[in-house]
Amino acid sequence: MAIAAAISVPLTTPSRRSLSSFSNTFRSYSSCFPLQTKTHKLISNSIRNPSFSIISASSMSVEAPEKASAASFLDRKESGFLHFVKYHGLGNDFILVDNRDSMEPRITPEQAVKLCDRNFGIGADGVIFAMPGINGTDYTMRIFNSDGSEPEMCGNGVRCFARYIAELDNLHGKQSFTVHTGAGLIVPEIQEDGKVRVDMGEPILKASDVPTKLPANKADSVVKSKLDVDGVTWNVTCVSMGNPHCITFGVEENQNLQIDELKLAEIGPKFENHAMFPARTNTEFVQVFSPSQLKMRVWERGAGATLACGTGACAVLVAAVLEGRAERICTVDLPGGPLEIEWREEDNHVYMTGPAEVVFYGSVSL
Ligand SMILES: N[C@@H](CCC[C@H](N)C(=O)O)C(=O)O
Repeated sequence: MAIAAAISVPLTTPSRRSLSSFSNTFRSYSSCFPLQTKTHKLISNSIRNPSFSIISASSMSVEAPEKASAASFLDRKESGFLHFVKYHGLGNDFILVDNRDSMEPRITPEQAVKLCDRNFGIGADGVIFAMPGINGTDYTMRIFNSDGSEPEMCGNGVRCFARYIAELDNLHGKQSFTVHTGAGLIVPEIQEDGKVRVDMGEPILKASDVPTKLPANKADSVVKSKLDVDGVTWNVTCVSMGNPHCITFGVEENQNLQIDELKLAEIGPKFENHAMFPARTNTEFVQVFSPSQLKMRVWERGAGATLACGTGACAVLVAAVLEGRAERICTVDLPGGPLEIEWREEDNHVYMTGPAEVVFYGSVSL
């Protein structure tokens, strides 16, 4: 696989012809540059690579960043273009947009859907906007899912957000920010090793606040309750990390789910749109390997099957503790890799630690 350092793509439906020239163009461009996870390296390689040339098709073009650097790219402000950086957290990928001069997202939900499309757009699980802080916070983070809906929070996204802010503001080493989100105050901290540790706040367990219509069975919360999905009875626990999650360790008669065998694309939408979840739901299917080692697959509200979900991993640990299956500090393995999660008894906050990486820098004409 190879990636481009700067891509320009118009945000209109491309013709068959321009699409094929784009894919040819992209292939020839791609062959110049092997995948590197650090885009700084990629840009400097492309600057040094003498075989690199400007290639353009009728309605789409891939352009050479001959004089580009990460910093100069981030400074670009031409009107009519959206400059972005694509990041991922364990394969959960996002288009990050510098929106620090306005509280109005630079693009509409409909445009986000087009940009997130993996065939006709850039390809991503969501678009994240870095906005001015409110209520005394340093920044505000908003996000559109790939279906254009707006969730309250995104765990992998906030780690990418922290790394993006550090890059925009040219910050190095250990850094911490306060971020206003739809889930309230979130505090990411970039560590010396580049990973991001996030104070995700307190989990919400009250059934009506998750929200779920399932009746509360443990204080105000829904723990190991029965949920009928197409005639099959699942045991579920409902947790909100600002956004809603339904966590299951198995069906009524078998609590040892073999998650690799699940037909996620078939079962996922049935949970997402179940009548018991008035705001739809994210769903995590979990296998317990030991009290400190969990493995999950996720079907995300508004994004489908993703390689990782940070809020999901936090919700999974909370559910596992509530069901007596795990300790308060766990490694949660996701298809894209592991996250370290702690639900701390002293402050009732959940802490998540994991990576966030640049994929590439790009521009799209609006
Ligand atoms: N992938 C995210 C969650 C993104 C939001 C979710 N799809 C929702 O609608 O709640 C994460 O890492 O937390």
